[in-house]
Amino acid sequence: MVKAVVLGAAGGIGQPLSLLLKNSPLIDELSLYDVVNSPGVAADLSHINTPATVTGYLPKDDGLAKALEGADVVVIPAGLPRKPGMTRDDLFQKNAGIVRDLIVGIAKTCPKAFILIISNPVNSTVPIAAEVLKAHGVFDATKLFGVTTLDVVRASTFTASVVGEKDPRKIAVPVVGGHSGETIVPLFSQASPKVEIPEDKYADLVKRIQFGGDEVVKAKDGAGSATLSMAFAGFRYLTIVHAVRGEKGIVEPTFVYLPGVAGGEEVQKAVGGVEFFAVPVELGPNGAAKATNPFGGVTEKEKELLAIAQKGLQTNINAGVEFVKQSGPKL
Ligand SMILES: NC(=O)C1=CN([C@@H]2O[C@H](COP(=O)(O)OP(=O)(O)OC[C@H]3O[C@@H](n4cnc5c(N)ncnc54)[C@H](O)[C@@H]3O)[C@@H](O)[C@H]2O)C=CC1
Ligand SMILES: O=C([O-])CC(=O)C(=O)O
Repeated sequence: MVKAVVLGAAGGIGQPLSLLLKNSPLIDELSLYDVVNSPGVAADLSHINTPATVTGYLPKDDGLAKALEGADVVVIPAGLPRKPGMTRDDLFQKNAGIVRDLIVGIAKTCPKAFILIISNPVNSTVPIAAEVLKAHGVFDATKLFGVTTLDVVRASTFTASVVGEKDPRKIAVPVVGGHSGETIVPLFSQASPKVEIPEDKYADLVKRIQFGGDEVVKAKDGAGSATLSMAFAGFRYLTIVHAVRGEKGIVEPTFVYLPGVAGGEEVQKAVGGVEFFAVPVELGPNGAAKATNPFGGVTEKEKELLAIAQKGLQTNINAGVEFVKQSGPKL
């Protein structure tokens, strides 16, 4: 039996992601929580004739604890999305507190669950989650993930269009670092199959992958950021459930706390000591089984991108850690 919980289930990402989960044979029980409309979304989805049961909860009557009771996997797309002109860091003020409070609920109710964080800024919300879990004495780095899969999905799509591959799914480009602007680093040198990016297209392609989110924010013109592609990517990352169910050989880039994952220390050394970093991670029934070191054959250009990413990431991580320190009794 696998119980999945979506926190922020009534939102732009939460609704289509919940739909995909309701349609998945991997999930037996689906629990939806939001500050608005989650019972409505649950009632709607419950009419779909797939086996997963669906229940919706609001904050009243201890709804968060009830939603989380017995959870195996908790995915969090709760919080504000960007509007044109905003950076992901501009969301920190609102989303840091939202993520902190939801993680407190997880720490108290289902501390052994896998936690997948989508809420931005991911570079800070994941360190916030780690600090809250540490404060409650239940932190397990092998079960906490920042979802960076949308960067991987975009890298595949945009690279395919540059190299003329009609089916983007055939191109896998590892994307490492963080999840905002220059902290996002595509490693074309490690692509599978091998790809040749023409010299005159390289810089634009990197930029498009790094700032793909802005493309959507601009096109939506005030109506939010990526939701459907994020729901697709979030569901893809929920292949973690395949690993939970015992399937072997699953490796996906994801943002993890390196010192707590096997192989992480070697990666940490390679990235200038930064503690949180997205690298391809081997997933197993207990979560992150091994962080792989993808830097063996990187090019000089990729080294430059990695150096820039490390700096930005460290600042974002520090902001998250500091926020929790200042939170005091709210924990
Ligand atoms: N990691 C990634 O690659 C991506 C992350 N995002 C981020 O995902 C987040 C959600 O985006 P959207 O779904 O478009 O926003 P949205 O505004 O459509 O939905 C957010 C939902 O969160 C709910 N919410 C707010 N406070 C809550 C709380 N305390 N507890 C539970 N639910 C709460 C809202 O009621 C709303 O239903 C944003 O922070 C956005 O920046 C978006 C795209 C990609
Ligand atoms: O751009 C945003 O704000 C949403 C996001 O993280 C993405 O689309 O990658």
